[in-house]
Amino acid sequence: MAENQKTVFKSVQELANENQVPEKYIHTQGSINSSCPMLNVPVVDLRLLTSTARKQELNKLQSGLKFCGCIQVINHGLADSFLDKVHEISKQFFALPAEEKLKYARTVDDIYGYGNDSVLSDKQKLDWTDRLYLNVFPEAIRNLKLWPQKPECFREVFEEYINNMKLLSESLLKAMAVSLNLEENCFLDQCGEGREMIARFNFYPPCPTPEVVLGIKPHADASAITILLQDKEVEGLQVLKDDQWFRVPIVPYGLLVNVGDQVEIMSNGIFKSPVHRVVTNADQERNTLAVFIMPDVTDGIGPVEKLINEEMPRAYKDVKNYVELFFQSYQHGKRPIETAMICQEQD
Ligand SMILES: O=C(O)CCC(=O)C(=O)O
Ligand SMILES: [Fe+2]
Repeated sequence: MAENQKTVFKSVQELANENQVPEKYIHTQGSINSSCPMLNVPVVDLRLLTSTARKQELNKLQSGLKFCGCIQVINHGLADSFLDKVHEISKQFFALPAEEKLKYARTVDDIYGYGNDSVLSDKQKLDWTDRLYLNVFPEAIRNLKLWPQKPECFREVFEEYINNMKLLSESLLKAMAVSLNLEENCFLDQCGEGREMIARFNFYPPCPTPEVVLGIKPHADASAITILLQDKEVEGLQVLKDDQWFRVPIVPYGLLVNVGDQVEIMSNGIFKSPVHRVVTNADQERNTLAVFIMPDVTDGIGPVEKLINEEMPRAYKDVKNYVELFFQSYQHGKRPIETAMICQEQD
């Protein structure tokens, strides 16, 4: 039974090969603009955080996260040649025969494993993407049955990558707190010892009708923060700012860091969790790898006391299991963070 449940889906890759775009992938409200203006995403040099230019770099980080909810980081400690290997294992995995990939297929009612967009609501349009979604930290929650054994170096390269992401996410959460003159551990402590890290390999095949199909529909991440390794050559990510879509530039070997809803809440709204989407294109595939840092659900999170004052009253409630809230609001077509906003509730 479990085996049957695993093999029923049709991958986007198969649809692309057959030149088919089923109706549930088609957005009917207007054409999707893939040539909107470029967003000026600040580039933060992490090496400078340990130099005399620290203050200036922290200011850049802070203003970027206020201005557009994301920054690009460079000199993050991962060698270019290593990031090339990460891109390679992703490309090689999705290029395997379907039969091999299906060994790691998600079940119909689960998000983890290899598969297509999960259906959470009847009205939902589907994303033009195949994914490999893996639980990575704490180690105890890993389901190694879903970790590919092909290409052969997959696990070794991936493990090195996520170990680096763990360290990087800690330094980033600290730098974010310090940039707001807070004690450096205050975001990290709220995320808790049991915080989780989830990785998602996104594979976007070329799409025959990119003007009406999205790689990922508009959303904000439910994480504390997300670290994204973008495709080196193919653009696709867009961020909504002041009700307008902007393209996110590619910074070769840089990593894009974006605020998730839970850091928006912890920072009492100073840092904004950006709504973003992915557009498709007709001739090139695109590969990205997102790593989500998810706070421990047992303690819950809320705005840091030091950021609540007369000028900036508490804007969000404390929340416990934000991810559950996330899925509930999705069903109702609302932005999940609205459920945590205090002013919204009193309207
Ligand atoms: O692939 C991208 O550029 C963005 C992916 C994303 O937004 C996500 O995985 O949540
Ligand atoms: Fe996202």
